[in-house]
Amino acid sequence: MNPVHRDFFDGGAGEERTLRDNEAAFRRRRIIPRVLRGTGPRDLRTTVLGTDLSMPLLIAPTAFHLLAHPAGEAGTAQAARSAGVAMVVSMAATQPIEQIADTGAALWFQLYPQPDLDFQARLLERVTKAGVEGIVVTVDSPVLGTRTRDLRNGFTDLPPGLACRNMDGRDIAMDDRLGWPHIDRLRRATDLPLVLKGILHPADAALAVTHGADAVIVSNHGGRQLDGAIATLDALPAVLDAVGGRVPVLIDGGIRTGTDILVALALGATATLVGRPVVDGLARAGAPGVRETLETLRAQLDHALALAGAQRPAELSPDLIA
Ligand SMILES: Cc1cc2nc3c(=O)[nH]c(=O)nc-3n(C[C@H](O)[C@H](O)[C@H](O)COP(=O)(O)O)c2cc1C
Ligand SMILES: O=C(O)C(=O)c1ccccc1
Repeated sequence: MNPVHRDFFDGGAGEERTLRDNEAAFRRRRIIPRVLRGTGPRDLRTTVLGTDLSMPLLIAPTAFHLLAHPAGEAGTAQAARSAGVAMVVSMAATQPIEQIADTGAALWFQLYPQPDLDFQARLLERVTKAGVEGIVVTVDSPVLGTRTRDLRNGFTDLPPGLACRNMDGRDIAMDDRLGWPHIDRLRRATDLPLVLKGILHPADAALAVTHGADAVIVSNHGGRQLDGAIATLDALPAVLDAVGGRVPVLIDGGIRTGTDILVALALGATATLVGRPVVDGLARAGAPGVRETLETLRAQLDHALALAGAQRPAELSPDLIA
């Protein structure tokens, strides 16, 4: 890959403290396994908001897949489909949602809340018609993070021929005036499950539930927004407390192995999302590369469940984690 584009995918905000801390938080945890549980073959299947998953993992929304590989978002979706997981399609996708949906993958669509409500309504209608099963609203981006590597590299624009194909020629707006009334309008505007992505503070998790969110994603945008923000795994317990089981709590950031997934689930997450490892698989080998990433994570999770004495994700509990 062009090293400038590699930096775009790999990089984070500021000094990349949060980027590093997401992974470090998982590496700090240890598993206290149970023995003699007679699990037999494991069953990894999970259902989240009506979407059936072959394992508790979704593909996190990431921008610009055509920069990584000519297969683009449709290649990622093809791998999601064959692995039986869902893909959250970024609003900054470089292929039309209809082309991505043609793969037959289970899709959710990620939306940066747009101040142009007419455009937002048309986009919602378009992605709903294409068959997406959920709307993921990213709430951690009132302004774009300071991407140190992109600034150093002068990466500001997509190369000629590439564009955000679901934006009708518009730029994605980030709007620092948006607040909960915008979420209330979105809630009224769609019958699809509404998920808020980018929740870290327990008070915001509670507000998300009272404003009608069907799930929240504990996320710091992979360390690309507020550098110095808490690692997602460290934020998870307080968010779970605040939500009190009313809606599923998902998590992303720094998940790199099947044991990372096990740790997140044991601490109470319903499912996990994975960003950079999927982009890396796409860049390496297109759809088969993404498939390899997903199947490696599946095999690792299955193995870790066996060794920790759990037949299924729902059997995991916080007492297994130190
Ligand atoms: C290259 C890149 C692009 C991203 N683009 C988006 C995006 O368009 N919308 C969004 O909500 N999150 C975006 N994210 C954040 C991811 O959805 C996710 O929160 C994060 O990557 C998870 O961390 P991980 O990469 O450590 O797995 C992006 C992340 C990366 C690395
Ligand atoms: O969300 C991001 O991290 C990101 O890189 C991005 C890319 C294009 C438009 C908006 C955000």
